[in-house]
Amino acid sequence: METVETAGSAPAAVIVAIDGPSGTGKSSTSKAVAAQLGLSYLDTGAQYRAITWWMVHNGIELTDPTAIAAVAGKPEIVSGTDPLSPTITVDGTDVAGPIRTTEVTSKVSAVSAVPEVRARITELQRTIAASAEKGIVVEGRDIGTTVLPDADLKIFLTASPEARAARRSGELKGADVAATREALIKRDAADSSRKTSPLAKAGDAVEVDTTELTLQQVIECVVTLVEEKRAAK
Ligand SMILES: Nc1ncnc2c1ncn2[C@@H]1O[C@H](COP(=O)(O)OP(=O)(O)O)[C@@H](O)[C@H]1O
Ligand SMILES: Nc1ccn([C@@H]2O[C@H](COP(=O)(O)OP(=O)(O)O)[C@@H](O)[C@H]2O)c(=O)n1
Repeated sequence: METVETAGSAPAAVIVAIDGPSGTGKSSTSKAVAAQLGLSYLDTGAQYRAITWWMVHNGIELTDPTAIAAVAGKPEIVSGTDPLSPTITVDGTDVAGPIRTTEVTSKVSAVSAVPEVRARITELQRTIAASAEKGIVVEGRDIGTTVLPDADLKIFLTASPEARAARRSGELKGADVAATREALIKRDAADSSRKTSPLAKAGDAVEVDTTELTLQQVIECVVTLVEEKRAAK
């Protein structure tokens, strides 16, 4: 009887969900893991930031969820999923820089709490994940719980508020650590307490506390977990 040749065949697509609060290392870990394993990469926070940027740019009243909901379907958001050079555009404009301002950061939780915004962005995320041939690492707040509940691997990253604030203020050169810590805690509270798909650990997610780990250690840990899942597929 002939044996089926499997050696050298393409591995099945693998879907990895990485969630957690701000500054736990989601973006850096996800990009590195995806690059190392030849997978696509999606930063869902960038999508919520992009729709928030569009609302600010168009003078939408962000204290009014009805006003936000009414225009949630208008901007066209496109994410490039190469982990070595991820991109994000709104109606064709590159917004990679403008979405990182303190103004957008302070307003994104109000916009991302609106159910019409979440429905629109969630649909987009599922379409992108489904079209990733080799698989994808998707990072955010509700990927394991809501967006991709059937993901092959779910990781929930945590770290102490002190470590997260130190990391973030290191990025925003000259930013005050105490003020950064307060802003992070405020955003986490808003993201965790909203009614529609709040920031939460999925029951079947592997929790990794990164407080005492180097970024390289976290990457190695996640790569090992993905390889185990791939081998079992
Ligand atoms: N384990 C770690 N140890 C030290 N610094 C880290 C670690 N993980 C990430 N960082 C750094 O912390 C900052 C925030 O990381 P990032 O990946 O953007 O977090 P998140 O996407 O969860 O907000 C980046 O400057 C990153 O290089
Ligand atoms: N899956 C996601 C990802 C982000 N978000 C929202 O988008 C904001 C920005 O996410 P981000 O990942 O860019 O934030 P940082 O951790 O990089 O600071 C979060 O504070 C949430 O309000 C969300 O609601 N759901």
